[in-house]
Amino acid sequence: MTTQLDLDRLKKAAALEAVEFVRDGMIVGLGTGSTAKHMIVALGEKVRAGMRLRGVPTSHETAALAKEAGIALIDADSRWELDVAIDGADQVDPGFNLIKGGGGALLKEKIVAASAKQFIVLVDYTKQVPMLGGSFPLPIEIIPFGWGSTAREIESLTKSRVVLREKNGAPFRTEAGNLIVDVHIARIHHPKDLEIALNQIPGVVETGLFIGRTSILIVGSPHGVDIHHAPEQ
Ligand SMILES: O=C(CO)[C@H](O)[C@H](O)COP(=O)(O)O
Repeated sequence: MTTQLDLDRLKKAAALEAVEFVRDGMIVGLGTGSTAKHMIVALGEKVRAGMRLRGVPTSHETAALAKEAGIALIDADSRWELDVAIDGADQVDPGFNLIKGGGGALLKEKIVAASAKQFIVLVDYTKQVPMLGGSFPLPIEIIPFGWGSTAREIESLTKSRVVLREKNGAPFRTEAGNLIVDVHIARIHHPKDLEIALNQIPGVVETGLFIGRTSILIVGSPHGVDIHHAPEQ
């Protein structure tokens, strides 16, 4: 049986491989979550060893971790061009498509991934699935105004259960002040089409589908760490 502790070790092993892609002088997009945390700590070690790096954090939590690790941060509102973004994921399919947003940071994560020349994704092997959906609901960030009607539209499009995410008994708020609904879709057969259709619904800010964005996938498993390069999109 694989315990949480074992999985955390695999996440760390993947993170240690990922930072080997980072070179002196790079601007790095810093993901959010327990896997990204290992990557930030490892980058901090590189900075202490003399590497010059600047980071763009995808959440307040990541910004705090990066500062603690000694990584200089770039202003959130400046016009950056990232060399690489490194982040975790909740699910990955054989086509390198992802579900992200388990930690609620999907909007900033997608903006950062989109502005990076390379997007490196780190997972433990349990996140690999033959098809997105099923074991992990799809997070969608929506505007609070009229959220019930937006949720109904999402429900009717996906024919799936839509649940408003809560934290401490209240609706979860993203850093942009929005809400998240988690959509329990059994099987996402056409993730790209679904992403496009969801983004047509008024009130939808962004979805946790990351389609065709992954450049490199690094998977930690009990047999070791595998590095997969996605075909050029
Ligand atoms: O998308 C995310 C946060 O919004 C995370 O990358 C995702 O939830 C994976 O988290 P973890 O590395 O803790 O398993």
